[in-house]
Amino acid sequence: MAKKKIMRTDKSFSEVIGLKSVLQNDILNFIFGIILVLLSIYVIIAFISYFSTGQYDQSIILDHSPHEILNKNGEFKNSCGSFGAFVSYFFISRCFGLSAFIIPVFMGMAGLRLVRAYKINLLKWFFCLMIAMIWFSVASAKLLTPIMGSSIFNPGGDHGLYCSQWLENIVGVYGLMAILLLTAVVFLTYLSKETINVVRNILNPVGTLTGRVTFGIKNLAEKNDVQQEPVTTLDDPTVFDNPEPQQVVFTDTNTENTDKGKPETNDTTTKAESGENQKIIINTTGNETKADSSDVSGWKDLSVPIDPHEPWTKYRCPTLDLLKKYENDGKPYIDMKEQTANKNRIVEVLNSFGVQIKTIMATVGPTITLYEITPAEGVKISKIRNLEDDIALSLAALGIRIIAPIPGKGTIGIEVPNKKQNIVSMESILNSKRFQETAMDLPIAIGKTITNEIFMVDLAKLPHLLVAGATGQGKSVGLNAIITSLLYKKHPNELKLVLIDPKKVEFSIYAPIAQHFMAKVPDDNEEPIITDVTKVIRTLNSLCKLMDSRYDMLKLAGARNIKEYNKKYVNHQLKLTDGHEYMPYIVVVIDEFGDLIMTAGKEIEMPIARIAQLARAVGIHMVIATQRPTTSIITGNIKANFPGRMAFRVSAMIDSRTILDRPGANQLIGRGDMLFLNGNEPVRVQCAFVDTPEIERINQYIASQPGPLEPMELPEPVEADSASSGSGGMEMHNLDPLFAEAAEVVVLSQQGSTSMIQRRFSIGYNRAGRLMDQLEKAGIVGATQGSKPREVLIQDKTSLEALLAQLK
Ligand SMILES: Nc1ncnc2c1ncn2[C@@H]1O[C@H](COP(=O)(O)OP(=O)(O)OP(=O)(O)O)[C@@H](O)[C@H]1O
Repeated sequence: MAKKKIMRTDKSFSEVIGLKSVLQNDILNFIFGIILVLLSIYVIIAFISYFSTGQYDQSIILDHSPHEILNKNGEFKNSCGSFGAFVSYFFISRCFGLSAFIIPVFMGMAGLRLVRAYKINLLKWFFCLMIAMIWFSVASAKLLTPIMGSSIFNPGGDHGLYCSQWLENIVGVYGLMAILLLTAVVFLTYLSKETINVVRNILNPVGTLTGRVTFGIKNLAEKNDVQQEPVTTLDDPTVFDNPEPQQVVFTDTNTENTDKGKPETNDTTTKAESGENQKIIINTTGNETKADSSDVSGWKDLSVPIDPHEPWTKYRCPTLDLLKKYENDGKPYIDMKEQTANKNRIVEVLNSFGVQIKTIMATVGPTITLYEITPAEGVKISKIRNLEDDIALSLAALGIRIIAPIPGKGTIGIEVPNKKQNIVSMESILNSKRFQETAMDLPIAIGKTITNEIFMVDLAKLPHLLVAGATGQGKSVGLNAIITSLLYKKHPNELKLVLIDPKKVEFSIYAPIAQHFMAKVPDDNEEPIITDVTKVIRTLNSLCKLMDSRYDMLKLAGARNIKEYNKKYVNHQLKLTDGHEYMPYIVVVIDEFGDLIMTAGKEIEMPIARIAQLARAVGIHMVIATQRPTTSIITGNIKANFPGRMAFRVSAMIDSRTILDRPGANQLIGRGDMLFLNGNEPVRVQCAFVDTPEIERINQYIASQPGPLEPMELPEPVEADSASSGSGGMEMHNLDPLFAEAAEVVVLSQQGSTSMIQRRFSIGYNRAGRLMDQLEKAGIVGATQGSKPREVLIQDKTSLEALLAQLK
């Protein structure tokens, strides 16, 4: 109810009078916009024409009243006829003089805004241009009259003339000049704070000239006396194209003023141009002081979208030099002898089965070569498909896979492993245009296809991924590749990881980035990586709760998904007092969920399935891995909710069927060779290799960057038995210190709303939610009712005091 009330009182004046619905009509706006643009051009032409024709037309205008002025006999000389002559006469001569040109300019802008050709803040422009017009009118009446005295109109129009004379009579000519100067400075300062500097420099010209220092650019590639530091910035992808490190050293006087009060960013890719007014930007990556989260709260400029990276704008994504480069990286090694031998063998084997070939073409990938065969006329593909096993057997090589036919082509593919297998380095994948320029929300660069193309998918679209394969075939490396690609693209405010590792060894390497990139349930245990089964259950339940509360926030914001929600948030369309916060994507990675299902069964399976079913819209995505691809682990429920599948080598065809619903994974060669399925046909991909030292370096780099001081706190999960336990199960020492006060506020106001608690105590949404849960446990408020406030079960303060005493 409270939320509804807030929304109702929010109606703007234009909504109340119904103007908003008219303004929202796109077609009307478009037509009206075009009319305005044309009208503004017409008026400008009329104004210009007035300079030469005004003298003649003015005498006719003065002889007639406005309704008589119809240019029946072509008396008016203005290019825009009698109407143009009259409008020009009125606005230029009678009103604002030369500054009247601002009127059609504004009309044109309004028209372009309505047509939606430009995004213009019309109200702001209206006030600025109006002030400018009045000022220029007065100033030109005073300053230009001596020059344009002979003209038929005063350069400031009647308005300017009247105002300047009136002011001059009161304050004299110097007073008038002072007023004009003062208003100009105030107005320009309002438009740009740079004005202050300009005025300071004008007032102290000597200091300005002596204080200016030169700047220079130092190309570290030429002179290696400074440590090279290529920087991958979040929003400047050009670094990938030009990894040559450049340190730019800028120096100037105006160091103390940063742009619009925002913290200065370290951007080593900024180009140095002229020496005028360039700010100092020094790359101090790695040793910056940690900012304080309270920095954000002061920012109120609604015309500038909120920077989602605030307050950690100095955070830089890991650099490419942290990754290892390999010999022959990205260039497949082609052994012609091997290729010819393979070709001859294939032709021979196929001929022996009575299959004639028209052409054969080889595509050499990093670990596998694809032979694409066009059968001779009359050979049925089904015949080859039936011979699949025999052909594979005759070619007698591990990892042969026959694709008959290659989807979308009338050809047959035979995949044969190369003798020498190249490693696909993570560096070669991340240092690619595909990855660098991707617009994906959660890009995961997995590896290279057989045709040496970078294989990338958007986890946000998948939306969940199941990884399976026998032990030692590259699963853990695959999970690391997924996490690494996300870390190379995402800012800590945009992504949080929940790492679950029952094996206890795989993810411990990520502990250093807990503060920046992890989310955890509140508890005494500081360990950010979850290894214990009970904590896994708690975390998954907590994620379910977070999912529900995110849905509530989306509903309140009128957004359909996290992307829309965050867009609204950065554009100031959400009320912060309603508890809105920028929502990071949450990626849950579970290595070996088979162990978990075996120990906790449904308690694990149910929340996983629930999150998988519903969490896509609220930005929670799961990557779950198992080395036991059996139907008891990968249940129908799990399978149905994990459309993305990554299959590494398995030992039996049945396992391949469990993962991919078809054979294939049993024919892989291991060491990162995999089949990726998302839709119809699986794609064979060589997974990118990222080694432990590389991950350590990346994590150290991230840990040294400015960023959050704590892991993100997930909401306190609802325990299965909490509903029935009532207040009897409450432990007072575990309660939030604000519990008693919050209880009192809720009872006195008879409002069980989380956002009210949040506002009242100026606390975050998570803490307020936790308080509300404790109030529910204590029997003070009822259960959650979607986005409605909860029912308050205690009616007055006396009953509350009795209850609190009982709890103690
Ligand atoms: N993409 C890859 N490129 C090259 N070699 C790889 C790749 N992936 C894995 N390997 C090799 O295979 C070994 C085992 O890989 P990994 O540890 O990822 O297997 P796993 O399936 O996770 O095994 P387990 O289930 O026992 O943890 C690695 O140490 C590495 O030598």
